[in-house]
Amino acid sequence: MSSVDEIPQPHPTNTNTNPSQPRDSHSPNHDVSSQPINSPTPPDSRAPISLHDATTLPTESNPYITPAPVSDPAPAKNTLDSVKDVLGRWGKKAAEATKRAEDLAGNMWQHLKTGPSFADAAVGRNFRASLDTVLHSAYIGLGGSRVDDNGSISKVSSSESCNSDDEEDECVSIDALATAISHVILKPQFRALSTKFSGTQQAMASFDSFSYLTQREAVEVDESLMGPLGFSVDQLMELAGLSVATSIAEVYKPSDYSRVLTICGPGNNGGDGLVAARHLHHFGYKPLVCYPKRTQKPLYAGLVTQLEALSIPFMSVEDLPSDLSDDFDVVVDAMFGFSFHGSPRPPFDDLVNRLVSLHNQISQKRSVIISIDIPSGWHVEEGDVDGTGIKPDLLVSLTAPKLCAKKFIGPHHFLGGRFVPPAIAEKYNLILPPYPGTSMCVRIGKPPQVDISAMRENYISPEFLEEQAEADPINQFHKWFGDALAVGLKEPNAMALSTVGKDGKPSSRMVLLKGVDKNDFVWYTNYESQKARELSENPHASLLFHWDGLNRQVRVEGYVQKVSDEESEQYFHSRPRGSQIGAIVSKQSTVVPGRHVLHQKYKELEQKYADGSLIPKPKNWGGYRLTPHAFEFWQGQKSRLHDRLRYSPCEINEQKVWKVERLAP
Ligand SMILES: NC(=O)C1=CN([C@@H]2O[C@H](COP(=O)(O)OP(=O)(O)OC[C@H]3O[C@@H](n4cnc5c(N)ncnc54)[C@H](OP(=O)(O)O)[C@@H]3O)[C@@H](O)[C@H]2O)[C@@H](O)CC1
Ligand SMILES: [K+]
Repeated sequence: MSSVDEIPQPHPTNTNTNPSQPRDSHSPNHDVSSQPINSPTPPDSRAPISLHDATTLPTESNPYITPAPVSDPAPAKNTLDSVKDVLGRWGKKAAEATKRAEDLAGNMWQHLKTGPSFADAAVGRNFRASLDTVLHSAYIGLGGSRVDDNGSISKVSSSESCNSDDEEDECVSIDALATAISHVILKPQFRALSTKFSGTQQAMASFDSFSYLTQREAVEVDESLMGPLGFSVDQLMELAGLSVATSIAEVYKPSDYSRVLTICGPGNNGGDGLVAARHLHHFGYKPLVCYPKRTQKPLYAGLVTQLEALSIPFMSVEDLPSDLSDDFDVVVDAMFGFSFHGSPRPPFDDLVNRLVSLHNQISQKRSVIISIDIPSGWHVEEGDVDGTGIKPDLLVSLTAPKLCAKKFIGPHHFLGGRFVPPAIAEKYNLILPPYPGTSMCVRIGKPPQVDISAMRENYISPEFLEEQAEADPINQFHKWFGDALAVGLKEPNAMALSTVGKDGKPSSRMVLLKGVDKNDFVWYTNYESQKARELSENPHASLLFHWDGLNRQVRVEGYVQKVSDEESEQYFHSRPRGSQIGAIVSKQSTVVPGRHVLHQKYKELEQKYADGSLIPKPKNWGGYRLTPHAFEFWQGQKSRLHDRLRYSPCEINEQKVWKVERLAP
């Protein structure tokens, strides 16, 4: 990504710059530019497309969130004192370093308060790197010392300190110092922050840990929510059950895990299970409910009626199969939540044992276990004390994780209950991760370990046959581009541009297609960038569009030329002023000493052109057009038998036509 145009930015998919033209996602002319397109394809000739993958939820895996086992944070004052003490003792250099750390923290803080939430996570990471750098110098200044999480600092031996051969040890110490100082500098402000600055918390999660509630706190939070904060139990249960269902759907797709047994207990945890079963039904699962100790309260009776109205079967404990894995892909443990105490009484003792025994099955595919809020039978604070309890594959903590969740070592830990108001977060010093987008759940903990070699999709797509292919590949491109728009794919005009300079070494980057003009593919960039240099040395390039949601990709290969200066001029001035200034600021592909340099220049130019005057297009900025000489349309199919139709030019009766050939996948 090297120019402003090349950075995928959130913007409407409709890039039509003609305001008089209505937005119509089904129109083939509603495409990559306002420029005329040859032979638009009538909408009704469009091949049917599979919509099944087009609305996949954003991934919740969050590399910034690390559920490091939490030691109870040291009181900030003690930590501060220890750090100050040591820094005082070891002199000016360290003090300077700390000042820089504070400045950094201040900048970071400012940014976090104002920045967009998702970018903040990355900023948090950079911040951590910068802080580490500062602390590294502090460390050197200190002559080597260790600071543990509680802020106590000890000197390391001279052989250990500042020894470049001893990177690991050094890193540990720097890391500890960073943690201690970040506790001191950032935590108070962070704590005061309400949950609405969710990006802040996401960034902080990288060097702090989540809050865990004791049993008493969990009950208190419950009482506050349903007392002064005005929630009803029905509401919270509905949101909790929905969070559980969405968490399950994030990990276990109904195509592979449709048969769900929900075992519900006598309290609200059981109620969450009843709600989750209903939502799972609507998500395409086939739930069955075991609810042995029903309560007659209207809330629960209503939930049962709702399930019965959906023909969701109920089964007694006695009728459950002896081996749950025979009949169920998923077992939802909704027996007990945070009010559990003692040992499970019948019939739940038997049910808990059945779930425990699932883990002893090694020979066949066993049911996966999803526990709501607390793995039933676990001590709410101590966890699975003797190690003989349920070992859920997925734990969905509600509101905030309870202390026992620290002992959870399964692959998937989610948080649900997107309803915590700031008053609760502040009162209980809750540090919670942000929920992405509109999601009801968020993964907490490390993303699951995956075997990359085992990652594959079995694509299901409609057939793409030669007789369906347009004679002109440009029309075929527009047809598929229209499909990508129709299903709402984000930035279908993003394409990988590959170039090769005279050294013969290829390079690729994503750029945004800005139009298909007279059959040429047009984009804009900086004429002094790496790609521009390579294109000046070798004008052959390849474009690759990847429309994941449709299991499709399109390769376009051809010869590249610059567009006319007038065209570049016209397009340049159609861009947002910020992008225009950005193009002047960025001497693309050259080394810059830091982001601040770009910001500084940007600010200066912003002021210069604050009066709205014309921002001149830089001479080194303009467009390219690729005239295609080959296309390949690829569509994923079952068992790797993908469709590949290649278009190559040939002459028939002195007329240039495109030959369509199927390639082996
Ligand atoms: N923000 C929130 O707070 C939200 C909370 N929500 C949900 O509520 C859950 C807490 O619900 P809860 O308080 O109703 O208690 P829960 O744990 O379901 O079970 C209590 C029942 O179990 C029984 N029982 C206890 N021990 C037992 C034993 N050893 N063996 C057998 N039975 C035993 C006990 O009977 P008792 O012992 O009192 O006679 C009582 O009938 C919470 O974890 C979350 O899932 C969400 O819905 C919304 C947001
Ligand atoms: K449970």
